[in-house]
Amino acid sequence: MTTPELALGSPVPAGAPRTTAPAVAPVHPLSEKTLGLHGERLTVPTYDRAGLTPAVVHFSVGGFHRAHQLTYFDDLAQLDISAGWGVVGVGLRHRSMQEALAPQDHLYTVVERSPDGERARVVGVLTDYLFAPDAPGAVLDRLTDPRTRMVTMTITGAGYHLDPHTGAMDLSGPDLQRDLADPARPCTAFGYIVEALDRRRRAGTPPFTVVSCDNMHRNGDATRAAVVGLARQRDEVLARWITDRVGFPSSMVDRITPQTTADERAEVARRYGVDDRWPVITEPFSQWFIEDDFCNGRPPLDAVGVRFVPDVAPYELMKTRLLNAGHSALGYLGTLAGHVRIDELMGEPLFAAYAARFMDDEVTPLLPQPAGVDLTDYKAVLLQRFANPAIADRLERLCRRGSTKVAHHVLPSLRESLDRGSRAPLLTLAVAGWIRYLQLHEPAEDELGPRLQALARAGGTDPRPVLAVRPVFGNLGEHPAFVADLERALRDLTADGVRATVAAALTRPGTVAR
Ligand SMILES: NC(=O)c1ccc[n+]([C@@H]2O[C@H](COP(=O)([O-])OP(=O)(O)OC[C@H]3O[C@@H](n4cnc5c(N)ncnc54)[C@H](O)[C@@H]3O)[C@@H](O)[C@H]2O)c1
Ligand SMILES: O=P(O)(O)OC[C@@H](O)[C@@H](O)[C@H](O)[C@H](O)CO
Repeated sequence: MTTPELALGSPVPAGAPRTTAPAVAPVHPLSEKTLGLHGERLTVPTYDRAGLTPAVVHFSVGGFHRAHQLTYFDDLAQLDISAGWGVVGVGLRHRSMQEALAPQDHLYTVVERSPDGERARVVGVLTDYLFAPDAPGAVLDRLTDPRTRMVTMTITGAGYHLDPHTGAMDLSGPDLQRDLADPARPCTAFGYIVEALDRRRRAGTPPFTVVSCDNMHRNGDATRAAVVGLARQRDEVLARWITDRVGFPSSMVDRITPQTTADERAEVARRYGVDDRWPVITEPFSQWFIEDDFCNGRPPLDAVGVRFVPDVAPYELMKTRLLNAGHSALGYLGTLAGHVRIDELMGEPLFAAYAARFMDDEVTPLLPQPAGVDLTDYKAVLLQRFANPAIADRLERLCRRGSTKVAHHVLPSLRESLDRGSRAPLLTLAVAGWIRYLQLHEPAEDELGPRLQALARAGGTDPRPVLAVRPVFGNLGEHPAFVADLERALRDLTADGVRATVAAALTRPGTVAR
């Protein structure tokens, strides 16, 4: 079977690691029954899967959730210090993950790849998967079960419908309106959470903790704003109960996880003898920082490397402003340069220098110091992670949902620089790169994309029409020095091409006040 996402995947590009080992024969399908057969080549769960308590419900099981949160819960189950934290996945939009995982008893393979080699494991902590549109009642039953103590989500930054400038949620969209009109058949994660919390409140069941694992500034506060905002439309008493009783810890999550391609799936079968319908390829690096604000018990994730901290903001700012903003900048400029993968791009000294200077000169001076982290080391490792050829991360993944990611990760640094009276030529160039990209390429998974593209094309080398889109840019268009710098960068990109423009921007002195 081929999932739609796998079918869309492109062939493994040149430079990605190839199987050197001879083909493994025979190749066995992955399932509870065949686990014993896979133990020789892969690490497999040795704990009693049937004994896991379904204590966590996760909304939107994509590649990242499977590479990140589920591997931590799997490590926990493996440690045998707590069998209390099994995970049930819920899909909201596509049936494909259910179709892939159900026939293999919700087992799947994670392959960690670095330039030095790779290792693979089968993850067993996902005990069930529900596709919500088929079974809204079953999802609500699971959420209202007193054993459910924690809800996590990776619904993408765009799934929160937040104005990046005011933090307010836009409740006017059709899905949230349907959640309000028919609360027993919700469409969104927030609709499910609000309805389940209401049922728990009425039944006298304690609430669960809600942990966002999306890349957003203060994602716990954003989630609280969304849940309480939606609840308030229904019932002020419910909204108050949620405010008083529910924990919404913010988290910082990090593990670069590309989308699996069909060729990678075949390679996993060849190399490990496991026929997995949807394996995950990721990097060895992984981090998870969570604020210590749990309202219904805290999983002992600190035993497997998770850091519980009083305030996640310094870690999250470090990660989103360096890594995610860097990804966006490199995604657009690298695509304009004709590259397909970020490791290829980082192999060009010009772009490696751009990435380093972007971080050192313009972003780092704005960051708070996260306790226990050496920012110099962090950035050095980050540049190596970007350059990892073994995960073959494609620039098109970094370019999607631009209006959410540029607004959340790039523009805040730019605005802070301008507020300090500084110019930021490399951040400005990232924005110019996005506008030029919109003129030449189709925006993906971006509600505002078509409108921005039309304005970018109409404006040509004048960025003012695009800057007028206030939900993305706020009042940046009213900053004359920034507009002039952006116009020059856009003109240079158009006339001279991306390499000459990057080279010229690198000669301008860093001007951020420290
Ligand atoms: N991939 C990574 O490297 C990575 C790392 C850190 C954090 N994240 C976070 O995880 C999110 C998901 O990444 P992924 O790599 O798993 O992507 P993915 O494409 O593999 O999966 C995304 C999942 O979210 C669902 N989804 C998309 N839009 C939605 C919406 N508006 N509401 C509800 N569900 C929605 C999709 O149906 C899919 O199940 C990212 O947007 C990011 O916030 C990803
Ligand atoms: O997943 P997105 O679309 O929000 O962003 C793309 C990448 O920047 C992101 O997935 C990173 O790989 C990730 O945040 C690394 O931890």
